[in-house]
Amino acid sequence: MRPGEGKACGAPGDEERSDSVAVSCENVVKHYGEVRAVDGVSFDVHRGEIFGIIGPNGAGKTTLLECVEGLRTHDSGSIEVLGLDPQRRTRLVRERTGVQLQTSALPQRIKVGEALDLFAACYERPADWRDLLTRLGLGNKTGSYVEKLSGGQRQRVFIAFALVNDPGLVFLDELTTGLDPQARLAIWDVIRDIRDGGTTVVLTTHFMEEAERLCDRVAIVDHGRIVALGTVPELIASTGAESTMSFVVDGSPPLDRLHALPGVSYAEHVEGRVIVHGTSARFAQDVMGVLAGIDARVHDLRSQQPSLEDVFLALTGRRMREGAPA
Ligand SMILES: Nc1ncnc2c1ncn2[C@@H]1O[C@H](COP(=O)(O)OP(=O)(O)OP(=O)(O)O)[C@@H](O)[C@H]1O
Repeated sequence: MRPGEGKACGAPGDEERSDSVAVSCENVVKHYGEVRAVDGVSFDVHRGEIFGIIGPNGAGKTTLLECVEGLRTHDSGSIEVLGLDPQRRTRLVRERTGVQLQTSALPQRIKVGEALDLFAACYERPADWRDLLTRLGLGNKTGSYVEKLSGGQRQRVFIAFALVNDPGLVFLDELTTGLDPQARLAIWDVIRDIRDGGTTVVLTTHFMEEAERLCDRVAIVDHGRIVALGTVPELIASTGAESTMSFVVDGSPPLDRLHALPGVSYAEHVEGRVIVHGTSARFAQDVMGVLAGIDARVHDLRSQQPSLEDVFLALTGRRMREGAPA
């Protein structure tokens, strides 16, 4: 909950844009003393998408998100959230958006239902939180103490808090950090459901796989700046990074036919494996087409696609994860 926040209501003169933009940032700057945490950032989030903000530790993701949420005051530039200025219309923005902070805590001895009652009371038009809990797979946890829940269940409770005002836009900061892979997969399904229900999602994450599998578009942030923005396939294609397919063939490797494919840069036969490198969108399909047309048996087929990690490396010369070799 946001302490001290009263109920908000629409005021005459609210100039909501009914267009397709949920968040608009123009040249946003935020300093902490000498540290330029957000350094002239511009981007739009489209309504109905899952928009990911990714980058290494200290890149400025949380600061940017908190400025957009209206929790921090930016030094310069402009921000619009659902057509509203989050600094001037803070209460209205909070009424219409949901926020899950990177670190959240609740009193130890509070039950899930009690906490949701408390959160719901802060809003003019709260959602039916029992229905919300059922949608999040927590329908039978109303009477459970929050401290007794698993990490994944607790994260879903925090998502419920962020959705209890039935927002058009929800902000999720490092939602799946600390969760095991299975719990993370379950949360991804929840986030897709939220998007499919019409709510725009803006999230930050350290996990490249999370951004790749979940986000409709991604902004890569480094040293307070957006260094790339687009869909994951667009970002990967922009680096020209190659995909690789390799396999073992019992018989003569079809190197000439593979070389003749338009998207193949080269194919080689190394220590019993055929390795094919290429960039086209149809690369895998085309290679499979050649393999389907030969008589020899093909086995141990492997495919390696470039990732967002490769995009970051190509753009900055560094790995996104600290300490990882470049
Ligand atoms: N309250 C603060 N006071 C002073 N400096 C801060 C404060 N919060 C963040 N910073 C600094 O601002 C920069 C951006 O930090 P921020 O937390 O926004 O990055 P981040 O990308 O969210 O990092 P992480 O992924 O580790 O959460 C860092 O250099 C950080 O040390």
